[in-house]
Amino acid sequence: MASSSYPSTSTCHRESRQPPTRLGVLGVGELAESLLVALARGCLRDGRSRHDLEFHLSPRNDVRSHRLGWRFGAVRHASNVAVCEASLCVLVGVRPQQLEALAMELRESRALSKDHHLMVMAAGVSLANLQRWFAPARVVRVMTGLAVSEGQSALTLYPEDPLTRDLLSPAVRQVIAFEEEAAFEASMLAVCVNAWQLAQQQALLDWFQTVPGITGPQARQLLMTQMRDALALMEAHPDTPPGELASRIGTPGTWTARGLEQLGGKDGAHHRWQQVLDGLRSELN
Ligand SMILES: O=C(O)[C@@H]1CCC=N1
Repeated sequence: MASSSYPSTSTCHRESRQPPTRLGVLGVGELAESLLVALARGCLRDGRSRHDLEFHLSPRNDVRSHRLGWRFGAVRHASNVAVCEASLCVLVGVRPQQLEALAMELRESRALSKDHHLMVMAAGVSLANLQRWFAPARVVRVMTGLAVSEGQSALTLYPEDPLTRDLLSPAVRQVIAFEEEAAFEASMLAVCVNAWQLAQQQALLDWFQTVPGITGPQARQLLMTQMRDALALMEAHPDTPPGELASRIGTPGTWTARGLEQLGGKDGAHHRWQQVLDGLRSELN
């Protein structure tokens, strides 16, 4: 659905522009909590008071919702229906497998109106299904990374939607909207890559710690330096492919080049990562 078909006079839109902005959350998982933390911080940074933003949370995940209550005055509701009664803009963070059951629960209670605006944070569930399940509410799909709570990460969005941008952009470094759902779906694998890279750092850390004389904290510092350096080089040379930067360091005959040779190629680790991405992407679409 094109964003231009969203009437700008919807109650939800007006609400997002008049304090306090009420944001409901159904399913307060790790990622949803991180986004809320970033949003609260972003709003303060934009000069708004913490009372300009109200979070209305679904009942489960008590540790998280208590923490959000304590930190930001988030309201904890007794039911999902109560969250939808309290807020027209709702972030949906439940697991993809639970979405249909949640929609049924809300439909049976007639909790959703056409003024509700749902931002669903889930991989592998199409917009067409979401719109059908959660009708008559409007639905968009969003995703972000865990580092959003550290002032990093992008918000990815499908389809483009001014209200979602308006509401969530204070939380993130940038908003990236996709015109094609398959592209949005594939972009979520970049968020997965983030976790895989952390797991890879763990494997490297485990190895460096086996070297006599290198302490755990030293190994961690060494690896963090390398990750920062890689990022700095990519940022400083935006038009240079990262593979070329790698070859510039790993000139023939260097130890770096020998490692590049082993990790590249058909049986190397890089190809394996591409195979994993291929496999997951074909399951997502
Ligand atoms: O791993 C997942 O299922 C979700 C999608 C992108 C990040 N987390």
